[in-house]
Amino acid sequence: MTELVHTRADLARFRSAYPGTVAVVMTMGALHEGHETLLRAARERADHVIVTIFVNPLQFGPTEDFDRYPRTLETDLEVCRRAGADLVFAPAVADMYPGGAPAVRVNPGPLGEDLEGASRPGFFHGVLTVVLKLLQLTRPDLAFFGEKDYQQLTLVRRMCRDLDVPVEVVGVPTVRERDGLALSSRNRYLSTAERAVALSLSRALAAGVAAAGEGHDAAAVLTAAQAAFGVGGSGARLDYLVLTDPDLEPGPVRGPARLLVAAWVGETRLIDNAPVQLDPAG
Ligand SMILES: Nc1ncnc2c1ncn2[C@@H]1O[C@H](COP(=O)(O)OP(=O)(O)OP(=O)(O)O)[C@@H](O)[C@H]1O
Ligand SMILES: CC(C)(CO)[C@@H](O)C(=O)[O-]
Ligand code: BAL
Repeated sequence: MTELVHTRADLARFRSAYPGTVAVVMTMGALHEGHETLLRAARERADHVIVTIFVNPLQFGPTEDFDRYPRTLETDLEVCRRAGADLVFAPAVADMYPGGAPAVRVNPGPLGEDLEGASRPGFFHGVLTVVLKLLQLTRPDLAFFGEKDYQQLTLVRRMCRDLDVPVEVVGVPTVRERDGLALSSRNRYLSTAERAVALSLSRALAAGVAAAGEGHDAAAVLTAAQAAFGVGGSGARLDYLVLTDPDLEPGPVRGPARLLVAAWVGETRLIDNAPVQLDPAG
């Protein structure tokens, strides 16, 4: 049985009645198979699963898609039921931020200004602030996040470590369509033609991974990924395509690495990433 609550008081009532372990899966709704995979992974590890559905105004820039972000609570509940979630917490903005936009926010540090943070100023302040609030409200043993939002996952792990938040953060590999496109709620914005163009991102990652598998060094891996993206000619507008340390630390890259890409397809901004194994001696 999946219960739906909207207020923090009702959430607290259900939460305090749960014996055993609790996992949380935080989402902005418009649930797809990527979310469902997170829910099933949580179900396997914990006695109780809480899903949060909240389109967090704090993480949207003034020209971004907060107003038009898809809100599909009824079908989201079906996904949650199918995946065996115990509780869905879908608060209103006024319940999450009763005092209005918070003056005190989590500072994500230098990594929060890079990559996604460079294109979306304030984004990670907003994300980490709501993630910390939702962790306080749900008090989970485990929190599940998708690798699709790799920088977010990295920063959530770092916040929990740096601020001694007592939760195990679990990363879940990216779920893709058969042709490689990473599932994302924002894929709904794409026209048929744009969806074809959006394959530039996963194509670039696959080319980079293949180049690394052939023993090429970091520079050649990046060149292969850029060529496959079709820089300048794919119809997608590249924001960044970078090969970094798996913890997103600055410095030389060798051994295990991460290839990350962000691009605009029409009005829609998409991100993707993949693990890459480089020669440790390279
Ligand atoms: N394809 C996917 N595979 C695995 N996890 C995913 C996938 N898509 C989203 N998630 C994870 O689900 C959680 C909630 O994400 P969110 O609700 O923002 O969905 P989204 O598809 O990433 O949306 P958007 O398109 O707005 O970025 C995050 O931890 C996110 O990384
Ligand atoms: C973690 C999150 C639910 C915070 O609003 C959001 O950034 C998301 O859906 O990835
Ligand atoms: N999927 C991460 C949340 C965001 O893009 O706003």
